[in-house]
Amino acid sequence: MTARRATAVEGSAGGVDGWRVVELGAVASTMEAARRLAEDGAAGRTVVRAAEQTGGRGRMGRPWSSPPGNVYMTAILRPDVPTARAAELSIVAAVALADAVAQFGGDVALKWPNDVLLNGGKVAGVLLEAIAEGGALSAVLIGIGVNVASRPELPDRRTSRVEGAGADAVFEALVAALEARYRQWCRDGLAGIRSAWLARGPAIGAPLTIYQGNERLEGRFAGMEGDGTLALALADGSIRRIASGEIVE
Ligand SMILES: O=C(O)CCCC[C@@H]1SC[C@@H]2NC(=O)N[C@@H]21
Repeated sequence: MTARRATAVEGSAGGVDGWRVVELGAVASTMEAARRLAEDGAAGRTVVRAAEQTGGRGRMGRPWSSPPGNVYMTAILRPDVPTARAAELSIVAAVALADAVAQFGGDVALKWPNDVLLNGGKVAGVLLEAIAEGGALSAVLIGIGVNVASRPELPDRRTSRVEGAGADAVFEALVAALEARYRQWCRDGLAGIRSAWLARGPAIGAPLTIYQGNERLEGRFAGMEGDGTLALALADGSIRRIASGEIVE
């Protein structure tokens, strides 16, 4: 894909039925590009892909390094569910991402809620945003970045990249996996996807340190609730349920 500033090329995603792909060159962030499309009425299963981002965003307000050669995409989905269930799509996206990355080899694991680790280093991340209208869920934006051609050197965490494949192949595998897991979720809810997450997640009892805002919590992994929240067993024997937070490596 060549970089084309502000020019959209439309097509289908590697033969995945029902998906519309909007390919962009250099953009600030596919999140904003997708939000504009969603607010203009783009259908669910529209995916915005960029060759590079000049203002890529990660979770917790972090920047997401976005040079050419990696995957940067935001999928627009329009599930017919209450707004409170939108966060489940974070787990759906993580499992789909793990399915896709695993096709290219290596040891794939998940770190709650939606970091994908390849051979112990973070290879991909998910940023989820919801758009509500009149109190009802209108769209969910699932932003995904995957390191393919390069990976950032970070002071506080190990990183990795998918090797032996180009960004196009990874993108196509990702859209196909997202379609499969999204269908499963629409049909069955989170149950089967939660099991798939747990199969790649930490062992029950593994020590975890989590920041919830400025609060540092230490405990042991006690599983995932039916809605995707993390269960952390604290030293006093109580279980703390965590809907959002950041696990420290
Ligand atoms: O911090 C994380 O782990 C989430 C990273 C999400 C990065 C992707 S790249 C495509 C989309 N556009 C962005 O600006 N962010 C997401």
